Amino acid sequence: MNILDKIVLRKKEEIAAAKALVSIPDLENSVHFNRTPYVFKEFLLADDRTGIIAEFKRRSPSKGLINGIADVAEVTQAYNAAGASALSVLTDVDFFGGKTDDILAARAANNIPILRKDFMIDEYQILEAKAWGADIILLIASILTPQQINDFGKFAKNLGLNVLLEVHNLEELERSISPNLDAIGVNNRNLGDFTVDIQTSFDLVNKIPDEFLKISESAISNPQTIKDLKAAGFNGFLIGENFMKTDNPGTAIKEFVAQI
Ligand SMILES: O=P(O)(O)OC[C@@H](O)[C@@H](O)c1c[nH]c2ccccc12
Repeated sequence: MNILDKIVLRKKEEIAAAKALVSIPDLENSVHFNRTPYVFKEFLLADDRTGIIAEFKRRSPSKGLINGIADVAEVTQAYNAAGASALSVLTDVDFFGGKTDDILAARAANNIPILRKDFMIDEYQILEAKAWGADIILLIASILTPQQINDFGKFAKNLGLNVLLEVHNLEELERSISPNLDAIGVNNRNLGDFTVDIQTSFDLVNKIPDEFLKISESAISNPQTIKDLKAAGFNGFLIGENFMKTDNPGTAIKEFVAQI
């Protein structure tokens, strides 16, 4: 079994446990549930923002522990101040060290869009995202059928959420396109074996229909890469480890942004 299969298997247990603890009406009655989410596109294309989607990630299956001490409110606020267009917050517990409260803490500290970064396989998780104050959900093509992508996309759009579809190759892209998406992200990391190659983004960018925002995800550590990706047609750049692995992710993003 590859790591992605393990994550999805464990995710099913995590969701069952969450459902037993918090009912759907409870989610619907939470403070953030009726707030109108920020529009991802407005922040991604804003002149005074960088297009960077800055991620808060404590650990990952590929790298192990990345940062065990960073504070989510402090770091996301610094990301925002440095000009991030959006924040990405990992909520997977077992493989990425996330906590439910991380989105709540990031929400309380920031007024820019927040992506709930997780392995979404159930509508319940989309309701959680809304209840916690997230604005964007991620749908990963490699773990979902085209029907699920269409249905989850529609469900999220009906809640006013923005939808980011993640693909890793042309076949996933072609089979997964749906009108219920706002943005398409090319993951430079293969989630099956963790190999990374930025070239994946350059190979796929022109295959993404222009009605979608185009995001390059993972393994970005060089400001020059942002310039190259922009020139190739990307609107957004998802960066986690490059900032999180430092003692001060807020300083790291500031220095990075000064060079793009
Ligand atoms: O830390 P990086 O290499 O900058 O990557 C960030 C982000 O793209 C990565 O965390 C990611 C992309 N897609 C995912 C899906 C699930 C979990 C994590 C991810």
